[in-house]
Amino acid sequence: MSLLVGVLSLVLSWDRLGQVLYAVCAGLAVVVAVWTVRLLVRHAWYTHRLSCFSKPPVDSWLKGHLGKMKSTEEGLLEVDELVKTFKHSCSWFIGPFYHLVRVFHPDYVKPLLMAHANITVKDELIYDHLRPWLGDLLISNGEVWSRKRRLLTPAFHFDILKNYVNMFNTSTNTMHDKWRRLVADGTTTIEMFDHVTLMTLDSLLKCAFSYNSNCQESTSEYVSAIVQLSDLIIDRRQNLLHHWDWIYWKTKQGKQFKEALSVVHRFTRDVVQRRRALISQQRETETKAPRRKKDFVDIILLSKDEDGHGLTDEEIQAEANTFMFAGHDTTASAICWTLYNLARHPDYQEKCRQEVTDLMEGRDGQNIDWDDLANLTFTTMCIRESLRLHSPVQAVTRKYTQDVALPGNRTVPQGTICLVSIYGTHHNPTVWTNPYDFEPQRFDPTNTDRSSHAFIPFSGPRNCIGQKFALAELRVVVALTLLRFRLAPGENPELGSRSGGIRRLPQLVLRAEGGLWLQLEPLPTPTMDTPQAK
Ligand code: HEM
Repeated sequence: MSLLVGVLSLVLSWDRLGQVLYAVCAGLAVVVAVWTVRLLVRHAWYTHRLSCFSKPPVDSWLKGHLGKMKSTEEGLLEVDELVKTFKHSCSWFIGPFYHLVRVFHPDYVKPLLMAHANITVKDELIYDHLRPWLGDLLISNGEVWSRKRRLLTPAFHFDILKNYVNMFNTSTNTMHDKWRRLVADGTTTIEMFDHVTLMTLDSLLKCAFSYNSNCQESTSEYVSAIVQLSDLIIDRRQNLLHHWDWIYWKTKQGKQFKEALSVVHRFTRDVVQRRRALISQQRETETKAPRRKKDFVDIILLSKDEDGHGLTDEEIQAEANTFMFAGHDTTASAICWTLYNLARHPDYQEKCRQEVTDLMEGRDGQNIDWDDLANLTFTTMCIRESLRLHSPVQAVTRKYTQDVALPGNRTVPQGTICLVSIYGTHHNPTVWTNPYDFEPQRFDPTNTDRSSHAFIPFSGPRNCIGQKFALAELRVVVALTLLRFRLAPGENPELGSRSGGIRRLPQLVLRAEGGLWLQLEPLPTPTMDTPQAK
């Protein structure tokens, strides 16, 4: 800057330089004034259009509800209060910048989640930081999304999912072997998230890429990179300055993110390229390759749209990255909270255990098969109730390119960010009796009088493509765990009774502050000493 001024002063006289600086400052002042007026007019416009929604009191007219957004136990308790007070929806603003409608009642959730894909936009406030890592599936809109979704859907067909059940058994067995070793060495209280996250990554890698990472037993560069990326994304969200790319990429965290990203991208690129080469080699030589069960990469490599076009290698890599991201933490969270809820309710735990024991009676070994899943009725009810009470994903956001009508003559103006609160809907006392209690009977299959959008852990119709996969894995892991271990609530050994009980931690997925600790008591295995999947 000083160099520039020096050069200019050689060329211009001091008088002239003064005039130029004055003109620059005046120009800047006009730009700032126009920007501020535009912002205030926009703020007034949104305030007027959103006046049909109740607005909770704000700390100041400028900051709006900024101070109320907390990713802590207290933040969740405030949502409970909001839901009790406003019952279905309310409006929020964060400074004059963001205007939100928050909804937490099925009648309000439904029109938003059912709106046509052509008018629905995934709000970039939440998803933009994921873009360098993930493909467009989680983020894309309209026709682009519909085409990709059609091409990816076959990877989650029942016939394919059946093959994955064996991988779930194998990965769970590895985790349980580790638990047994820990208990034999005198550790009885275990932090669940660390163990279960590695297990879900292990099984996803087997299902998606037929890749045995052995990540539960030894360090895997790829798995460590995924865990690091997830942590860095949470970190970035919490630091407002890091929201701007040009700042973030210069920070230590930004550089770590890029390094981890290159590990992940190199891995998926290699898998996809090698697999495509293998498939075309088999076609050319018409080799009858030994029959290998198809995995996710095979299926999307072979998938074609109506015009006979498939996905490019880059698109497949991006989708594979999305599956790894969207599938591991969410499922791990669901498994951990289900085990936690069963640990806190020994009667339900025993009922589930009895169901699994009955199922396995007379069998040689302890493998849960695909056909068994439909017979785990009560266990599935407990899993669903846990997904309600401790939903892994707290909320999804959307924007619309047209106004959307809601009940009570309310309208969501186009461009407004809609925060569909899964947590709020699942804890709404006008929808659920005793919403804070764990009551699996709510999900008795004969109970059909619930609104279609009261239970939305996987969001609405533009929903989670992996939900059947997740529910199958949940049932296998929960069933095998109850067969082999008795669970009780535990305490972080470093804090003991000072831990003061569980405090929920809503990050990308719902976790627990300081970890989720459970006591494990191994149960005798009547049929086999070291169970292995078939
Ligand atoms: C209990 C476990 C899971 C929960 C609670 C969950 C929840 C969700 C939710 C709420 C969404 C909607 C996000 C949005 O609309 O903004 C979503 C989308 C998605 N999920 Fe899951 N998920 C789980 C497991 C999985 C698994 C195992 C996979 C893959 C193997 C997966 C892959 C995806 C993908 C690819 C999307 C984007 C779908 C699209 O936009 O078309 N999820 N998930």
